[in-house]
Amino acid sequence: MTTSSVLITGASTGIGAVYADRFARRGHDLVLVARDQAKLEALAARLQQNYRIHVDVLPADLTKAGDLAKVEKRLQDDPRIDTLINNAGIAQSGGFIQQTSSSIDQLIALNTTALTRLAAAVAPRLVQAGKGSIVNISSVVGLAPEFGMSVYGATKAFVLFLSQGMSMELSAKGVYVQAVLPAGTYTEIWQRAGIDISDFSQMMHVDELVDAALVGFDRREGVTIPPLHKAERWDNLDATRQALLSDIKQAEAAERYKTA
Ligand SMILES: NC(=O)C1=CN([C@@H]2O[C@H](COP(=O)(O)OP(=O)(O)OC[C@H]3O[C@@H](n4cnc5c(N)ncnc54)[C@H](OP(=O)(O)O)[C@@H]3O)[C@@H](O)[C@H]2O)C=CC1
Ligand SMILES: N[C@@H](C=O)C(=O)O
Repeated sequence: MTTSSVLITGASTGIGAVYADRFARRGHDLVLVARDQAKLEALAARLQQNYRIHVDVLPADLTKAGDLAKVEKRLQDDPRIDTLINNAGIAQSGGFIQQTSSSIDQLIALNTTALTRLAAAVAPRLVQAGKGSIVNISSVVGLAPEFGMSVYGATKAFVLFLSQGMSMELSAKGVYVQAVLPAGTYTEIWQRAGIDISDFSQMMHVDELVDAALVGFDRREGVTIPPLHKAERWDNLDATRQALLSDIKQAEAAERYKTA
């Protein structure tokens, strides 16, 4: 019987590296994807030593077409991969008018295009098998234009919407889709984005974040928000969203928009 394998993007550090440890601890073989091959190799060596699993390192810059295609092909062709952790991502520094063509391209290429392409690469094979899991890492920022990270937050809102849509389309076919929405978590993302967190309020430690996200994963929760302490807030928001849809009467403009 082949050991099930988990492909994790952004596995060289932060949230992805903790996911790698946790799935290794659960006995899964791993395919680790990121740009930093040395870090991936070191993590692979540690995990193989500590746990009786096999780890493949697949170096890739997911903003580059050839590398993205390489990872897509692995997801399409490797029957052992039954879980995709779509984690790789970057944050933004500065406001909307400080963004450049390059920063916008990088944010969208990694946080939305690559994530979507990889999900689309693996989903048909998982549907064929009637089982499998796709975890997309969104963010609370995707719910919060107030945070002033409009492009980054938009990429994370995209991930949430995509995950909900994928779940509606795929769950009946045996494929579990989870959106995970962390809030501020201690990783390198902040320093990489040039964001000074020295006056930020306390954030979550990365192990706690991933362990909480895995509780949601094990419960097959569709949207997992580890820092949200009142779960009913999300339930109410989603119910209100659905109620809004039921009030859409597309054939006629609402009274408030009618000219005299
Ligand atoms: N930390 C936080 O506060 C929060 C994080 N998130 C999300 O969690 C996810 C993980 O972020 P986090 O662990 O915090 O960040 P880190 O910066 O610690 O890790 C990001 C990972 O993504 C990889 N990565 C970056 N650019 C590329 C690229 N072009 N191609 C392939 N891999 C790349 C990095 O590896 P390498 O450099 O080796 O390529 C690294 O492994 C992201 O999607 C982020 O948006 C969501 C909410 C809060
Ligand atoms: N990555 C963080 C912001 O930069 C977040 O999503 O909270």
